Amino acid sequence: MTSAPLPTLLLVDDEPHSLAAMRMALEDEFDCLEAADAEQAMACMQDNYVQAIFCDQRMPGRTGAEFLAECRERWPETVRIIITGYTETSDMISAINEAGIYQFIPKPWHPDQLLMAARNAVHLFRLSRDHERMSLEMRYLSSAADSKLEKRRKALREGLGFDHILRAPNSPLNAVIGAARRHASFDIPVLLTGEPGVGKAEIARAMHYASLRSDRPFFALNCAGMTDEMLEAELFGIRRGAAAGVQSTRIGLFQKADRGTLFLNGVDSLSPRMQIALLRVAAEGAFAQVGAMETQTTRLRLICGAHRDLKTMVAEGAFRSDLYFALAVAEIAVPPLRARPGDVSVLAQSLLADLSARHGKPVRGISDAALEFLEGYDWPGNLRELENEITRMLVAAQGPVLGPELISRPILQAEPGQDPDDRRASEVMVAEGALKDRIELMEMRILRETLTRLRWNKSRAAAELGLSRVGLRAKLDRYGLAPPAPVGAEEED
Ligand SMILES: Nc1ncnc2c1ncn2[C@@H]1O[C@H](COP(=O)(O)OP(=O)(O)OP(=O)(O)O)[C@@H](O)[C@H]1O
Repeated sequence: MTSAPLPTLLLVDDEPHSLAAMRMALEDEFDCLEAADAEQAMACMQDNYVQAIFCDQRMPGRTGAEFLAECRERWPETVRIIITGYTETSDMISAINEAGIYQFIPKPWHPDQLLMAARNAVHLFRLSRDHERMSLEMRYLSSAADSKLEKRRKALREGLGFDHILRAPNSPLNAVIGAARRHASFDIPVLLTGEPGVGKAEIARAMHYASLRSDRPFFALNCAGMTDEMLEAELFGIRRGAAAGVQSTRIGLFQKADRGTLFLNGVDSLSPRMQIALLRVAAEGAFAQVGAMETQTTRLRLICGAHRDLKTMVAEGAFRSDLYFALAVAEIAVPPLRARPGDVSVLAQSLLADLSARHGKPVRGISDAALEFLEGYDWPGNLRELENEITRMLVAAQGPVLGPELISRPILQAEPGQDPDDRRASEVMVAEGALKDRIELMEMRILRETLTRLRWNKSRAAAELGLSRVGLRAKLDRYGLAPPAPVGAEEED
């Protein structure tokens, strides 16, 4: 078994019997090196890892204090102890000052006194080494933590910033993003309007990360469908016991987002009571927790979202005009997906890549024919509906490329390039025009949807539609319907 090495001491004295006495007192617990003068002692220091020095003051050549002063320069962590029979105060004071002496031991010393001094000195040596190591580690750790934090912030800024909002190069969204960028760094409330799922939350988040508040938190809440009680608890926070089942006080988003940004979506669905509460926050930054008497303040930035036109609601008396003006210092309208069909392909392919990775189902992409159908649809549910459709297609896909046969029926039945208001079968029913024209439009859509879904297998399509193959071909010719190129694997004729 190997035991830990003993701590090393250097004993310096010109009198051999003093050196022997010191060694006797210390050698059980310490590894003792000896030197008869400052020169020998210096050589010893150079060759060994010494933790404490016991040095006589009066020696031929350099004095103990002079030697220890040099040691202080070169090996500052080594603990220095001086032993002297001379009690001149001026000597001692200059020794302590110049050599940074840890302890002064007068002659004659007692062996226990020397042992105690040696133990303390080694303990001090270890403490100061640990301290040095820890402060180095702390310095390293804090700079590593700082750089980690900075990297994370940068990733957030880049990952959640405006560049993350996908769109085609000439998308109408470019102007919207431009306006949002310009307003981002002005600490003013902004109102984002647009249908559900158009990307308002995405834009609000990008505005936060492009603002001076980017180091502070961003929170988002959709008020639509929440009762006043739920909203109050969520936004103001709630005191313990203020409502049944509230076991502990919870802070709300107004407090959590202090000095950060809160995106409050669906403000058009706020009740009159909640409108008053929000006005107080928007105007004074003041609110009170549910169940609390005292008012709290917050310095959050409000970005609000609305599906309906708030100005119309103000005119109808359904929304407070003072709140509208408090929230809409700047107003940015986000267009629906049907107004930017060029974005559909970019979004669909990016969604597919994400979904394919998330669900572990590798696919290469979406065929041009499928993209044409997707671009032609009006997407009333905007990005959420697009994501659902791509998910469905991915789940059903059997090959590496997602073709139009995977698209769901309402989308296949829509007429690409047609007035969006007239795309859906139900809209054909209520549209105006001659009965024959409307029936033919329906017929054409049903034919195209069936053939696309059956990958242009005309035998199967004719069978499903109760037509002869000749009858089907005649109808295809009449409507000018043809398979997209390249044709599907199952196409015949
Ligand atoms: N341009 C875009 N690029 C990438 N993803 C987008 C884009 N726009 C929206 N999304 C995604 O679409 C989904 C819906 O967007 P978001 O929640 O921002 O819409 P919203 O307008 O705030 O909807 P709602 O008003 O219904 O809450 C989110 O998953 C969002 O990440």
